[in-house]
Amino acid sequence: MHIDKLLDSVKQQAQSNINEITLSVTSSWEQGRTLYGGISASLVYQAMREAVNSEKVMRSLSTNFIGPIQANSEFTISVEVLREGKNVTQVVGRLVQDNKVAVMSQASFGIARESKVNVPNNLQHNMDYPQKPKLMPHIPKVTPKFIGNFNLAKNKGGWPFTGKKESDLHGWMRFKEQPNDFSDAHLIALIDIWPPTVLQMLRWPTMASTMSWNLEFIHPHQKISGSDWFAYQAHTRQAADGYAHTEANIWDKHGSLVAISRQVVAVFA
Ligand SMILES: CCCCCCCCCCCCCCCC(=O)SCCNC(=O)CCNC(=O)[C@H](O)C(C)(C)COP(=O)(O)OP(=O)(O)OC[C@H]1O[C@@H](n2cnc3c(N)ncnc32)[C@H](O)[C@@H]1OP(=O)(O)O
Repeated sequence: MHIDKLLDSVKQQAQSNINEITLSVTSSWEQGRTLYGGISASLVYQAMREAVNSEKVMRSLSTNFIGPIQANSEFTISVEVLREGKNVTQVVGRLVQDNKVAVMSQASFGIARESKVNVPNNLQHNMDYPQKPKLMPHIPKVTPKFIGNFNLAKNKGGWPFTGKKESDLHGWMRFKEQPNDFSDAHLIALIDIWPPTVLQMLRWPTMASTMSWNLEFIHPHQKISGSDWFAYQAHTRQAADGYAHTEANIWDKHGSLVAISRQVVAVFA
């Protein structure tokens, strides 16, 4: 099931003034007992996006993954605009399946204003754009299905369960089947695709789930094509007690920083 089909359904239902958007996602997006977090966050975001004037763009998105979402089973997404100011609109989105809240997101959408403050981003990634990418291997019964929707090419760090000592992960990512019109919803779905940084330190397959995700988008975004690669560099700040705290920077193909991401991941090992 291509992401565009899901996003289009959210848009159509929101534009028909349906308050509770109803969807179901096929198992091609499964991650163990739940759905890939990038797809559920992206769908909730899209529903929130439809409730806000398009001049305001998403500047921050905080998502809590509260409980598992079953594939091939209906869920609803509802949105509440908490406050609409001249510049900023604050929105919450909630995904519910079987009367249980599975995802809660809160987003701030802000308009671009004239400003005397201008601090450019000088952080660069120094990775060559992938010409002959070394893609993540597919290992039956180990590689979750959702990864099949993307291409991942690693530059630094290890693949999951390879017993590495390091806990940083760098590389390039893109959609395998390119979206028609690349939007911020696609970028959200893409950024979560890397396995949690600490899984490379383990020797055996184990469960891990993102618990919470704070994402900031740096605007303006340049025109993005659906086949573009994005650079990703993630760093583990700390991990103990079964939780890892990680942060990542994401650049577009022109080397512009487009997002800053921070996650808390529950690791069951
Ligand atoms: C060489 C190349 C190799 C390539 C190889 C590639 C491998 C590549 C790995 C990628 C790994 C991606 C990781 C993506 C990151 C998200 O995208 S995850 C999706 C988004 N997150 C979610 O949906 C989480 C929703 N929230 C929750 O499920 C719960 O709140 C939390 C976060 C798991 C909290 O845990 P809790 O309170 O302990 O929850 P509870 O319901 O009591 O369940 C705990 C049990 O669930 C299990 N569990 C946790 N997550 C899962 C899961 N997804 N599925 C099944 N069981 C799970 C735990 O292991 C634990 O098992 P037991 O100890 O009972 O045996």
